Amino acid sequence: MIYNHLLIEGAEKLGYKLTDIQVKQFNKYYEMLIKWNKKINLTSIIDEQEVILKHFLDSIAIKEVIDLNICNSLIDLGTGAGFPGIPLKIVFPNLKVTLVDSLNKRINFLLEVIDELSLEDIQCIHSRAEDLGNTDLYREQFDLCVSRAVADLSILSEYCIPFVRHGGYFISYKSNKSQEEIYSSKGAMEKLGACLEKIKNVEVPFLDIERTFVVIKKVKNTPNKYPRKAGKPKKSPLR
Ligand SMILES: C[S@@+](CC[C@H](N)C(=O)[O-])C[C@H]1O[C@@H](n2cnc3c(N)ncnc32)[C@H](O)[C@@H]1O
Repeated sequence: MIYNHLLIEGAEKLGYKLTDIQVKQFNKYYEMLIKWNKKINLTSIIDEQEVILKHFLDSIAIKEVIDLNICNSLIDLGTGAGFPGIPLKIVFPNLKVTLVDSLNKRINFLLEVIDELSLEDIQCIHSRAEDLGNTDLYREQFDLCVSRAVADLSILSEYCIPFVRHGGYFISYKSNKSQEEIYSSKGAMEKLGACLEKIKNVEVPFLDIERTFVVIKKVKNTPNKYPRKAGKPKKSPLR
């Protein structure tokens, strides 16, 4: 990429020292994103500088709110073209990552990215959150669930909180315009066995808009009736 210096300096500002291998992985990922985006709809952001700032650096800015070195397993719900899950896997290679999306075309893209970037200990699942969250294999299994640009927080809480183990976290990537949405979803979080721990605004390097991270802690197991069947959380969000 022509703007590799933005990636390297931006990552440094966030506290990462990228290795040559990691820079190469980001380059390959960008190349594939552009190539596949001509065939399937992955992202509206294709300009190289913008991809670096709005996809890559934004994804890894979560370092400011949680220490991912002490986190073993992560699930990215509604990952789309792999954000934030793939950039996080690149910068934390030891993390066990699960990417979930309900669109199979995007899953096929991600499988090829994983192969081309030689990423290990990462899996992709084609499923809706509401279905996967009710399976013993995935329910209450993860240290951390992350999600960006998928749904309103009360709906998203029902998608994401069931995956988190007792004591783990769900961290939602929101914007600084989300205050009302965050506070009106506190009831949903409580019903699902979680509580709002903190809201933190983080400066994404070279961008003038801040990312707002909503940190939600799982304090007890989610009642068996959640998540409700596919489509229901969106149709009638918990309050
Ligand atoms: C706007 S895209 C965001 C993708 C990515 N997280 C990002 O920030 O670029 C939302 C993605 O969530 C997926 N999605 C929406 N509802 C879902 C659900 N109930 N279960 C799983 N995936 C879902 C969609 O298929 C889509 O790929």
